[in-house]
Amino acid sequence: MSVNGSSVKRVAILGGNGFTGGELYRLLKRHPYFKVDFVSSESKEGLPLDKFFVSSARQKRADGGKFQKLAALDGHYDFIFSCLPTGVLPRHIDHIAEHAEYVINVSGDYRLNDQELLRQHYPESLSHPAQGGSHYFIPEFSDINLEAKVVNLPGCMAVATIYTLFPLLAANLIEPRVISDAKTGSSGGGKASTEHHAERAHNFRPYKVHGHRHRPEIEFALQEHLERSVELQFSVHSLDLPRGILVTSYSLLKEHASEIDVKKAFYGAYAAKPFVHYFNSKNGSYSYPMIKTTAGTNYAEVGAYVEGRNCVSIASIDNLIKGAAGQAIQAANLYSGIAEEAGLQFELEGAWP
Ligand SMILES: NC(=O)C1=CN([C@@H]2O[C@H](COP(=O)(O)OP(=O)(O)OC[C@H]3O[C@@H](n4cnc5c(N)ncnc54)[C@H](OP(=O)(O)O)[C@@H]3O)[C@@H](O)[C@H]2O)C=CC1
Ligand SMILES: CC(=O)N[C@@H](CCC(=O)OP(=O)(O)O)C(=O)O
Repeated sequence: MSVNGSSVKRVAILGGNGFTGGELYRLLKRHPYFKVDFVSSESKEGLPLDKFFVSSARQKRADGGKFQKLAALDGHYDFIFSCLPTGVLPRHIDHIAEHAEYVINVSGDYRLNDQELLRQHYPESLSHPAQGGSHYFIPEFSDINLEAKVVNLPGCMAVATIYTLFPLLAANLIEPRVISDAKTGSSGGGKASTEHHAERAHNFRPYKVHGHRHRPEIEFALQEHLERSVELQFSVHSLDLPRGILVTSYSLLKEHASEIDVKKAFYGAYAAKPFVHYFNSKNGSYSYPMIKTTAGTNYAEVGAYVEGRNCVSIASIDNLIKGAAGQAIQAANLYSGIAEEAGLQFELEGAWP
């Protein structure tokens, strides 16, 4: 089957009833070259997809299929997007991998390769290794590895933090000791989150001051891509809003580094990246990344601000789109050899306020 000379790819979504799976379905419905032929849910089996999802419930004709159980996965798919809870994909990896050209995974399973860290954070990845191999893939910075069956996207707070630090480390502008703090909306915890509205509403609180599994992931990603070791201190906080992540990173410039060097590093890193917007002037109506202008889009906003040797770099993203479903589609686009932006530019960009 082909559209405009490009072959349409068959895709599946596992965990479609969840926040990231539902967002992926919403975005893939509009994708010109990907056709969703299977969506799994263990609790919604048999329900019509287009009546279940808010994003398609208003359309007059339900043209999607029905939820099926994961066990019903059969046939061959160019991409199987896994939006299963952490620890579930590994338990089914052999069954899933035999039906996929590539598994595009948004959970943390298989992201790390350090045995001790896997034991601590992702034990199921240890007990059920991905036979066809796995590859950590940041759409803006990683090379494609066609040999690895499982393509792992970064965690949502991890990728936002990486956007704040990658240019500085690539240009060797900062000392290795860095402090990053992440603020995230409630949808980051998934539909299964047990947090009560009364606990979260009108509140802003730390929820992991130390020990978040994204810290070793960020250090690993920067080491693997840049061969730069970072001593990262990482704390995360909960915001009273449903979508959005804002990460603020604090670093110390090396003696030789200047504000111009920082601006050049960020401009150079992101000028050709369609979904990372770098604020390099104060001409706009606002000069700092913020959640309101990225929530609902696949854009990351990034900024870097220098005072003396102190560098503050900031990134904001929508955790469900650029932090999960959107970056997963970017990866599939790149693996398909089609435009990275395919299916990801939304008609209502830039709504304000
Ligand atoms: N939320 C976010 O912002 C981000 C989340 N992630 C990661 O992506 C993954 C999914 O997150 P999210 O969508 O928020 O999670 P949700 O809890 O919202 O969704 C998980 C989905 O998996 C299904 N599921 C649950 N248990 C099983 C099981 N044992 N077997 C098969 N299916 C199961 C659930 O529905 P049903 O029971 O009907 O099958 C649900 O559809 C997680 O690993 C998360 O850490 C990554 C980036 C961002
Ligand atoms: C608010 C909230 O709970 N966020 C999740 C991060 C979501 C995510 O990115 O998890 P993965 O690492 O599995 O991809 C957390 O802090 O664990």
